[in-house]
Parts: sequence; C-alpha cells; structure tokens
Amino acid sequence: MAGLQDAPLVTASTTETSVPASTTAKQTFHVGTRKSLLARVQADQVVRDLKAAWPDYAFEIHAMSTTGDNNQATALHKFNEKALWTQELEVLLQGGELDLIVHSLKDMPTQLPIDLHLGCVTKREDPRDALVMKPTLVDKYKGLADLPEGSVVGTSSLRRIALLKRRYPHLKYADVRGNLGTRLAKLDSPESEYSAIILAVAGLERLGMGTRITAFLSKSNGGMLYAVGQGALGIETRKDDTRTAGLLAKIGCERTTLQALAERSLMRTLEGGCSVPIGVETEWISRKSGPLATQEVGVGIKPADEYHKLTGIAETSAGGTDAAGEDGDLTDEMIMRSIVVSLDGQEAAELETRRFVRSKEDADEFGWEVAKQLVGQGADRILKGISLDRGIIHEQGNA
Ligand SMILES: NCc1[nH]cc(CCC(=O)O)c1CC(=O)O
Repeated sequence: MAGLQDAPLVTASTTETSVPASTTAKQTFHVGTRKSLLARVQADQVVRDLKAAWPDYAFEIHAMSTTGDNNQATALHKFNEKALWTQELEVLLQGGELDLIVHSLKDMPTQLPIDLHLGCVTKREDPRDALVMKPTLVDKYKGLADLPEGSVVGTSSLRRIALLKRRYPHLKYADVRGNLGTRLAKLDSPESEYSAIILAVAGLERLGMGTRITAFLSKSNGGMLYAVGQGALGIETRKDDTRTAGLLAKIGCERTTLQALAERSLMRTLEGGCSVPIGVETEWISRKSGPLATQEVGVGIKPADEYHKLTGIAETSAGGTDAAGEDGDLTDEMIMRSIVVSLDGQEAAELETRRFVRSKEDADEFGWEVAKQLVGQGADRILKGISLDRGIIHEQGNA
C-alpha cells in the first residue's frame, strides 16, 4: 500500500494508449488477458473497478492469444493441461512485463508456477450453468425434461455431459466448440443438430446475452452443479509484488475468495493433474440456518432451492424474507455441495458438507476435507476409471 501512495501522481494518460515520451506518465499497471471477447470484457471490468478505486493510476490492457487459442482445430483432448491457455501470459507476468492477469477463475489451473499466485478474486456473479434453447423450439420446450427422446444438447464439458446424462438419459450430448458467439450461432442455425446448448450464465451475462437463457440449472434444478470457480474472476500476480497486492486489496471480495479457495482446494486434492467431472455449489449460510452437519445428500440437510442471484448465498430461512443479500446477515458457515461423477453418469460420489470458514487456511482445509470424504465415497475409483479412459476433454473452452 505504502508503495502505491508514494508513487508519482502525474498527468493524464488513458488506458491502452501509449504515453508520449515527452510527458510524464501516470504510474501504469499492465493487465494481461486472453484475446477472446469474453476475456476482454472481463479485463475491462477489472480495470474499471481498479480505476474507480485508484483514480491516480493508469492501466493498460494487453490481450494476447495463447497456445490454446491458436490450436482450436486440434482436438481438445490432446490438451490435457489448462496451462495451455495461461502459460504465455504467465511468462510475461514472471518477467515483469505484466503486473496482473485477469482470468475466468474456472479456467485457472489449481497449480500455479511457484512464484505466482491467485492474488485476488472479485465478487462472484451467478455461478450457474444456463440452458439455451434453439430459438425455433423456445416456445415449445421450457427445459431439458421437455425435450423429446434423442434430442441433441450441445456441450463439450465432461462435467456437464456426465451430470446431465445422469438426470436426462433420454437426450444425446454432442460437442459444440468455439467462443460464445460461435456456439450460439451454431445453435441458432436451422441446419444444426442442436436443440439446446449449455453455457455458463456469467459468460452470457457479461456479453449482454443473458436474454438467451431459457433455464437456470442447479443441483435442485436438473442435478447440475457448477465448475470450480465458475462465475468468478481470478487475478494472478507475482507473490513478491506487494505494490500490485495493495492495488488489488480494494477490489477483491473476501466471501468469494474463501469460496474460491475451498473449491480449488477440493479440485486440487482430487484431480492429480487431469481435468475431471467435478461439480460444486458453495454458499454462505444466513443467520437462521440449521445445525452444523456433514451428511450424504438426501439425509437431512434441506438444500437451498435457489441461488440468491449475484451473491451465491443460501436462503435457508423459512420465510426467506431477511435480506440474505447483505453480508451482515451471513454467518461464517459455508455449505459445499460436491459431486464426482463417472463419464457415463452412472456412478457418483456426492456430498453436502458444512463448516465454519473464517480464514484462507479454513477454506483450504474445507476443500481438502470434502475431497477426502468424496474419496471415502468412491470418488477415487470413479476418477481412476476416467483417467484410464483418457478421453479427457476439459472444461476449458474458447470462451
Ligand atoms: N468454458 C470456458 C469458459 N470459461 C469461463 C466461462 C464463462 C463463465 C465463468 O466465468 O465461469 C466459460 C464459458 C462457458 O463455460 O460457458
């Protein structure tokens, strides 16, 4: 912080324009992101927040395409590493050419280079998955259950396919790739095979396409749990960069950060390097919640029916009339619903667990504990089966 305040306060320069050498520049922070429209919109959002918090500094966005972006023609299962989407940016961060990288948290590897870390998580948006119906079918079918036998649902995520197969075995699942716009265009084309596609709510909303959402999926609606980190932005920084840490302290969300750490710890403990169908839902419990408990799903804890939009807060109280959206009404107790599912949707280890989470260490421990319990339920057997299959197509797309 001190470093920031000491920094020179100077004349105007606008983001993304280089400052003429003759003028003294504002202290400039270099923000890295991928080149896709979604990545750009996300970086813009973070820079807007940073500018509002730190009007005396300048921010320059550097958007670059990465190995992942450049190899869209190559089957994604050949890329078993999320790092392909982040590596080039990380090298620039390590070299000091960038000060921070804005990621969709869901696309950020759980293992980062030793000198880098998740420096900040901003407030999570709606973390759920969305069902988007083909426009010509939208009046006829309101949900996946309504679709006739054999209808094709487009998604390339192992998690989405496995979870949906479990609940909707009458449907077919087919790959759909490309950025969000491309996927929607494929859905809309009258010749395409898709009746519907599944996309993250947050991505659609960030691009102003929230009106395309036919239904919001969740554990209680369709048995769909979201990906670790979905709906939140993660900012990667150098561990030793206290200047940028001070900057980010003003835009991070503590509640989301703890959720993110718990979810990522679960994933890190389970995945052992490869991407697997893991779904989660984490929420903070409001004051009127029930007792502390760890149980298998279906045994006692009443799941929250809906998300409190934009906050991911469990509305567990009977009337639900208290302002659950206010952090003041929340306890330090987190609920984590988790599932590890086989690719065919036939087998699953599933839990609903609560714990008091008051620190980053608590959050890490919570994820680790849940992972161990899932293993106790057979998650390791399911994961072993998947890594034998090796048909790994991971969550990462061309968002
Ligand atoms: N798979 C790629 C991806 N990475 C992040 C998002 C957008 C939403 C988010 O922040 O999680 C998406 C698109 C999608 O899954 O539909």
